[in-house]
Amino acid sequence: MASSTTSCDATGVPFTLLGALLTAGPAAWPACVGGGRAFLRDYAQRGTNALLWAGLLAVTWVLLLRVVALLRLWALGSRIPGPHALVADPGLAAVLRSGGDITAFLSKLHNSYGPVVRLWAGPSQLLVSVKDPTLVKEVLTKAEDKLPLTGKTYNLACGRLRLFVSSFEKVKSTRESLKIFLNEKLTIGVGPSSFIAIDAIMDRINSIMSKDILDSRSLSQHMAFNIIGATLFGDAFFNWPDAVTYEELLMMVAKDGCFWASYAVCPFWKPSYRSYQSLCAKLKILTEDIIRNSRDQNSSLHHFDRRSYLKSEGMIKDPNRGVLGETMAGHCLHRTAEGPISSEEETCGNIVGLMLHGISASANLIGNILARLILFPKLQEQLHAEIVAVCDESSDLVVDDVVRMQLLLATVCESARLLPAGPLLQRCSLKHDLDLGSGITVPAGAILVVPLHLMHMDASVWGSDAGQFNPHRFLKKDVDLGDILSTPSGSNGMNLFTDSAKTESFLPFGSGSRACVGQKFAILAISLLIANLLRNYEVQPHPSFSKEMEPEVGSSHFHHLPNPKIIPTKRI
Ligand code: HEM
Repeated sequence: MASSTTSCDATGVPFTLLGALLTAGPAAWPACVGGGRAFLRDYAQRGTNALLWAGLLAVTWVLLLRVVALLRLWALGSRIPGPHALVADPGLAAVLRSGGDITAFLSKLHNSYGPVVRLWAGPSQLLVSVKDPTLVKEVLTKAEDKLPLTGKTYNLACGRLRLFVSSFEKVKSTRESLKIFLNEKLTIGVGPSSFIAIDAIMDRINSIMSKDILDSRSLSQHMAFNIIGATLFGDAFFNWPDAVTYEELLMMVAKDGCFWASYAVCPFWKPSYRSYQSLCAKLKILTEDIIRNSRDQNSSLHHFDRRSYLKSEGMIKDPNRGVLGETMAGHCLHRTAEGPISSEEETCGNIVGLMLHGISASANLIGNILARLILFPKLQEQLHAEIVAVCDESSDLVVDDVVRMQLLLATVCESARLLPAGPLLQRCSLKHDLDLGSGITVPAGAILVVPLHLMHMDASVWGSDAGQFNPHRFLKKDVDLGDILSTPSGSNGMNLFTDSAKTESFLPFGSGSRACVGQKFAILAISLLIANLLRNYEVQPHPSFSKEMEPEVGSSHFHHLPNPKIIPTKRI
């Protein structure tokens, strides 16, 4: 402990602040030349030195930790089979740069190195591709985080949000709220299930079906936009004058950001980055506007913000409770500021994220289904017959009807199997190493990918016709399509098959802890919409249509079918 004698230097100024305080100040230091001023100068000097040393030690410590982590990454990574690469794999870099076919690239590597392959995406970026169904299940269950880059890209377009971000801890409660919200939208589990907005959506679609020729991509995008918009914003969405501009903006942002497929955003110094940012800013303004409109009409968003959160936390038990109850409960909770109720900014970010992801993924699936319908006119007729058989002529279609339309559900599932929304599922374990059952340890921070196309086309699982479109494979005895509806809201995957290899290899919506929250909703709402469409229209190909329609790989590693022109004919 410093005392007034031991804590003085040659000039008699106490060395430490404690020393100074323990004495009665300058008056008590007869030997101290200059008194308080000299003390303060000396004290500041010593304090600065101490701070600099502490800073240096902290930086060295952080750098040391990084070096140790890097050495660990290299040591553990090099034990996983894969091609030799000094700094980064040139093959992978070329595919990423050119937006080439990453599935074909990974397929070659899996053929050479087995079901788990390691690649160096950069000196500190290890990419591990896993293809074996059992290992994939393990990866998707154990690796709960998404890549930090994914979160950053969503942040850029959406601002602050609590969905799609890297850390599982941060998204957990919002995922649960969203599941409940989406189930309520289809009123699943409450009397006869129905998608309340379907009539209004059909009115909008009818208006574009009256054209002579339609572009299949814009039709599917429009259908997806209306499903997700009606779901999130309720009635306000249909009276909103800016809906057309909003749809255009969303599609531009989704395209520029290369969402879902490559998560690549161009560097900030490029003009295209600035135009991307200005599009995002306009998108935000419009989103805030529709959120305000929706709240004013006391519709959907209010429920997503408050009621679903409360239910997910077990605070509202009765799904039929009135609006007043919800509002009061929400109000009380808001006042006590408990729980992660979204801020305005976060709500807006979540909504933009959901619109971007929900529309791109749903439009992709609807587009694939439409393309199959015009490729296989016989299937279209069978589907129409099924729709007519299930519901009587006068009544509206409800979700319960769709569940009885097994061929329709099988067509939706088979379309999703052949062309999933993106080429890869991406995961990461930020904090812990992953020990896979096969004795392989994937170090924390490595990028884990599951090549969806390879899994969905694996002949050893799906048979020799794995590459063919055959909805009947979903109508066999070992498949229970009813599981789509019965999947409990907390569940993270669908168990359609009794054969576990097929269950683990059918991943259009992912699986495990970060599986798509909208999977049940998307399948049922899209099926309902297609059923309504086929009930009223026959869709035929334009004469320019070629039957040799092979999937193409887009600029962002997307596999999609070419965009056929459609001629809709109203059924009598
Ligand atoms: C056909 C339509 C859709 C497809 C094919 C699809 C596919 C996917 C896939 C593959 C994932 C990643 C899963 C994983 O990593 O395991 C995902 C995540 C997600 N999806 Fe979808 N999705 C669709 C529609 C929707 C809709 C309509 C919503 C909600 C309105 C939605 C909400 C989400 C959310 C919130 C996540 C992120 C979950 C998380 O990060 O924890 N999706 N989706």
